[in-house]
Amino acid sequence: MNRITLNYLRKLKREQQKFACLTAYDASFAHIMEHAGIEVILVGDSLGMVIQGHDSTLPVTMEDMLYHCKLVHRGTQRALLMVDMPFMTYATPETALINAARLMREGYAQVVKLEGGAWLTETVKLLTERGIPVCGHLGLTPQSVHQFGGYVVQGRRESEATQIYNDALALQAAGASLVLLECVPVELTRQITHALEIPVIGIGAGRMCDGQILVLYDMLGITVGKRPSFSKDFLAETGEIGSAIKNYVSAVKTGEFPSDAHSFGT
Ligand SMILES: Nc1nc(=O)c2c([nH]1)NC[C@@H]1CN(c3ccc(C(=O)N[C@@H](CCC(=O)O)C(=O)O)cc3)CN21
Ligand SMILES: CC(C)C(=O)C(=O)O
Ligand SMILES: [Mg+2]
Repeated sequence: MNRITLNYLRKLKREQQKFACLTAYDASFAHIMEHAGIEVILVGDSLGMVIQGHDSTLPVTMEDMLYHCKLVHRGTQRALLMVDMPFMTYATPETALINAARLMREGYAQVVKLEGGAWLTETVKLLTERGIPVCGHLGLTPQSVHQFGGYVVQGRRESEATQIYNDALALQAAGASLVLLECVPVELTRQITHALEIPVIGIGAGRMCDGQILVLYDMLGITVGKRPSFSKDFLAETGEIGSAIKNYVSAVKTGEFPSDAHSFGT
């Protein structure tokens, strides 16, 4: 096993070096991005939208995730593989354990990502104790889109920000290996990244986190409909996919991306 490890990401955080992540759903793109220097590949349930054409991530199944995990695993050797647990497959700690184990054993994932805060602590503790590393996803958690009433920034109100901050601490205390923040104000990201020992990955969360992630199709400018404002088309400048991903990696490492234009203030 010569893949990137969670220990390596923690070392990067301690040394204040940024790391770059992208979503992938198939072997070819996964192979290209690994060679362009991407450290973490997420098989995201965003595949329900960008691959399957649904208008949310809710219809995605365990079988879908297992299939795409296998493809991405086959296309890579070095990147750390993270996978989203689909909607309702971690509703209770016991179902989470069974489904997470399948994603590890059949899908070859190294880390599973779950959307939720303090309510997930029992599940995070159970999975971690059984040897399954967990990333907790906070802020705009797309599986709750119907509760939010749309894909809108979270944590702008003081009470919401405090909740997200406390959730992040609770996830770390429960044993989470990573936290991912989506669509939250930059100041909240700064506070959480500073407070946590584990690496924090952001999307639409500003430049103050330890790693950045984007949906591959957004950074290649092939989003159907409106591209999220925090995303950037890196293909436009070069016209070559490998170079576009290399430019993204280097923009993340230098701190050039995301700029204020690709972040949310309070
Ligand atoms: N193509 C794609 N990109 C993504 O980043 C993505 C997916 N699909 N599918 C799953 C979720 C849904 N996500 C989304 C989708 C849209 C916005 C969006 O348009 N947000 C507004 C913010 C509006 C506000 O100010 O509150 C934006 O302007 O970016 C955000 C996250 C993130 N994930
Ligand atoms: C946007 C990222 C963080 C994600 O969860 C996905 O691609 O499903
Ligand atoms: Mg997801």
